[in-house]
Amino acid sequence: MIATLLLLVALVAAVYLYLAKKYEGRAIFSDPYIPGVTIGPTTHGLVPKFPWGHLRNALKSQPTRLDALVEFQESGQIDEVWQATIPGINIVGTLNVADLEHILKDPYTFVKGKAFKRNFSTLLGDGIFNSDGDHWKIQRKTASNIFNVKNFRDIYADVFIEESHLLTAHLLAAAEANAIVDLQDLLLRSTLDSFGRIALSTTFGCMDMQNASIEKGHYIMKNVPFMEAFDNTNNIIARRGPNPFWKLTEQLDGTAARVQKYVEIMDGVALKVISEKKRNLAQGRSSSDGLKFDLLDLFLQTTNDDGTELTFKQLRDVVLNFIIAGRDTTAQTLSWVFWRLAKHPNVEEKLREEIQQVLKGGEVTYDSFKSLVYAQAVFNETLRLHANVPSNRKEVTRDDVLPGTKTPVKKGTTVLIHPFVMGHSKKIWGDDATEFKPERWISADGSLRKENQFKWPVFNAGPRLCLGMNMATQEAVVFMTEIVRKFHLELVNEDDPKHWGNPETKKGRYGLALTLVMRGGVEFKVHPL
Ligand code: HEM
Repeated sequence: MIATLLLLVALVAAVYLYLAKKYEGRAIFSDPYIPGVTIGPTTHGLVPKFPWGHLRNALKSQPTRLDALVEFQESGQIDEVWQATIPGINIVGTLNVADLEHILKDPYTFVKGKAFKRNFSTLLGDGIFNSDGDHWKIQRKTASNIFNVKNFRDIYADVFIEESHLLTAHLLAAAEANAIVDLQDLLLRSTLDSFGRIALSTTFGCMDMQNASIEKGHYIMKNVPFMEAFDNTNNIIARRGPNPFWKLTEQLDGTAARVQKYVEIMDGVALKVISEKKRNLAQGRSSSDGLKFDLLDLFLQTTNDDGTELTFKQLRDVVLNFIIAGRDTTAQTLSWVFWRLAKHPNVEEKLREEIQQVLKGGEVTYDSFKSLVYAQAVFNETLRLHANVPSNRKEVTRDDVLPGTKTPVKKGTTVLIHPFVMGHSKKIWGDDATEFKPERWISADGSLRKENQFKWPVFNAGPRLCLGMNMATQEAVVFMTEIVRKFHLELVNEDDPKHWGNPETKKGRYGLALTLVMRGGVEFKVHPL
């Protein structure tokens, strides 16, 4: 037994030495630390010398990770650029605008990479969020065809208005029952239904009025198994980032079996949507809501390089990637908007005045949307402080230098970018960086100020800029308008520990997910106006 163990150790050491020689200079085999670049985030300023590097810190700080990074930056514990290691991964994090521009403009040197793909493949498969190179390019090109002015003007605006009316009907029902409502839950359902109609010509029926009931003073919606499976998987995946041993730990604690069950539920729904679409097409029926081609139609017409049709797995990946893009981001950002409005009554009042002045009781149209400047400013400012993709990682494919901070990065290094931390940076946004001030988005002539995308990378930037940026803004403004003109929402139960990563320090209002979900939702009492 001992002899076998020794033999195994010797074998592993020999393979390590062979690989270290062969791939000398690769980030994983060279001294992980770059001279002159701050090491952090650390506990008590100690440089982690153990083989597990920052692993313990990274795992421990997960529930309040973003607040911690903001504080580290404020207190000078980390600089604009900093480095860290966890076993097998050398990390360089940068908050520098010029570095970010360099990284995001070159999606061939700074790719999603193998680790990202491995961690996220359960949910994203080979979809657009999880792809590099030609595979990414073809998906982007195909999908971009639905984001055109005609669709925005003729179809999307109406879908968003109808869905926002359904949402406000639920709010009214909650108000009449004097019940507390979790707005984030309603919004996640609503954006799923809207996106289903727009992109897949299907309805998930999440917002049907008969799904609602009152339980112990709360307005509760019936569980939708797809949503539950999707959200739980998302939460599990988000924990994988700093844990290189997640495959093993998920097997040991039973998570892997749960994930398997969730994947079956999601695949079942994707199969239903895809089969329904194929049946409709075979019978010559076009997409609903007057769309010539929805997203799924476009991918059904696309072929692989060898001329074969996309497989079920490929189409399933399209469906799930776009649901995460189209549902979570917008619903969660809108939840943060209403959390902010409840804390800043003067902003809420100003917004209500603009809505009244511009729309005079009418609906938001494609054209009037542009005149709702303050509403867009509120949305942008919310994203600045609550970047919905708070952090992102890239793998470096060749030795390079980040030009803003002159930091050398070796092939194989993981580069981290942090739109959330950048949004809180005084160096980037001035002394009032942490204050919620939509006015900073309004120019002297009253128009909406355009911001440098690399300074405000909440929609990413460069060739992989978010495809749904305009759609999200339009949808959000419609929902904000409908809710704000009809209701005042009073924030309640904020002291409940379920809302905080650390209830004692009131840090970590966000949960663990790929996007900035509000931990435990966001609860309101609804007051009709
Ligand atoms: C507040 C709302 C939204 C925010 C903050 C947001 C943000 C982002 C960010 C940061 C990325 C880059 C992600 C990465 O590379 O890992 C991204 C990519 C993307 N977004 Fe959005 N997004 C929003 C809404 C939407 C909507 C409504 C859609 C509609 C389908 C959408 C579609 C996409 C797509 C397709 C990509 C991939 C682009 C590519 O890799 O080429 N997004 N988004």
